[in-house]
Amino acid sequence: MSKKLKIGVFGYGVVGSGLAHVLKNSKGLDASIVKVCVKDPTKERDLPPEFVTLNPDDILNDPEINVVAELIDDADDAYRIVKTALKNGKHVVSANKKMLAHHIEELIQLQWEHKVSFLYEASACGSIPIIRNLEEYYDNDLLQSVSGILNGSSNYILSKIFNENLDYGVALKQAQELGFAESDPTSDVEGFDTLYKLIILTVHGFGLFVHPDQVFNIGISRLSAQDIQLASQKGYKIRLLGKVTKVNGKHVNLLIAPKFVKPAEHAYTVEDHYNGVLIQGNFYDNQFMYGKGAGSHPTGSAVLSDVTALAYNYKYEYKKLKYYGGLEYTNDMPVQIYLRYTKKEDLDLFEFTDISESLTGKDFNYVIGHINLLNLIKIKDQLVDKDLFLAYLGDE
Ligand SMILES: NC(=O)C1=CN([C@@H]2O[C@H](COP(=O)(O)OP(=O)(O)OC[C@H]3O[C@@H](n4cnc5c(N)ncnc54)[C@H](OP(=O)(O)O)[C@@H]3O)[C@@H](O)[C@H]2O)C=CC1
Ligand SMILES: N[C@@H](CC=O)C(=O)O
Repeated sequence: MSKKLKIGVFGYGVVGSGLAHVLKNSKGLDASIVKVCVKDPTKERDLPPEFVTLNPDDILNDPEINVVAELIDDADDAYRIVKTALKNGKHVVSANKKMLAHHIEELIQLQWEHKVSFLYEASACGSIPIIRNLEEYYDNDLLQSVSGILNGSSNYILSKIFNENLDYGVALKQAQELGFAESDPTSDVEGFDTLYKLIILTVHGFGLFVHPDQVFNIGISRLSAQDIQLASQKGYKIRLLGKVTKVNGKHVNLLIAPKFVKPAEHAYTVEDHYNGVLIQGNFYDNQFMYGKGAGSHPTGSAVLSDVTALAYNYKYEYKKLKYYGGLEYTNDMPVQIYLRYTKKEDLDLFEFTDISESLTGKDFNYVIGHINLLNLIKIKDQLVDKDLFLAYLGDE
């Protein structure tokens, strides 16, 4: 161990307290939490009062603190905290995928300028070490796609609906109570959380910064009993997936949507709040990483892994950015979708290039066919309030 780490923690909720607990059980590491900054002065905490502050400067301006663990649930505040910490020469670990997805390019630059380390393994897939693996092992251009279940809450909800016939609202409430969901769970169920994580994985896997607005994402909140019944009749489960794919060696595409998943697919086996990431590449084919994707201790352990890495002066090298760049973003991709709709005028928004199956019934209408993602991106904002459900089909 080369360094004594004095940690200032921002946030003492699910993840912040998880870090404190796993750190207590990591005897070999010369690291201690010396200050915790929170927001609400009235909350009771299992911390000595002298450790707690409401003033960010007590951490950001303390020369004794050399590591900032940013573990708060507010992306704008997190951005300001991380920026200041890096500028003040402190190493930073963060779990904040929303903040990263919007500011990662600038923050990478800042860490280089200030010669500090900025690590964020906990921001993608909880306890699964996917970022470190993309950095260290998938460090050449054989990688073709990274896909899978990246959000624990939505997977928990879908598992409970499919396996236990639980009501959507009840399952969502449980995911919140168990500490899996974001403070605003819209991010989980509408696919934004998956989108943010996929953007981070795209930086490390393909060396490309993608803005969230460029990507089509749709979630599971409008799943109906009819969708579940149809999927089950066909032998599928429905899972919320994110996928980044290299296209024709020149482009990269991101898609976040529910998928009809076949029993032979890796995602079919992933239940509850677990995540599963499928890595596909030339010559090595398929590799699958699986583990707890949310929750206090799984996420706290990912943060601890970053803290431990700091003790060894570890930094992400961003090899894909430096040596394998040049890829561009595209949405020009055909995709096969299932669309359940209520009004014909809603169906008319979708420019299907072919239709292989359709039903127009008294209270159940659907179409299965191909569409270009460019069309979905164009109509994305119009879909928000519509009574429809969309899932994609095809290879994993
Ligand atoms: N929950 C999970 O499983 C995972 C969460 N994450 C990410 O980790 C981060 C934290 O999530 P989580 O622990 O679940 O959230 P919680 O809501 O459980 O906790 C948030 C904490 O942040 C504090 N906080 C909010 N704003 C500020 C601020 N401006 N200054 C200081 N403290 C502040 C809150 O203070 P107070 O206690 O006073 O209210 C609270 O302690 C989020 O970015 C989330 O996306 C990542 C992976 C998994
Ligand atoms: N809300 C997130 C928490 C972890 O990133 C999830 O459910 O996956």
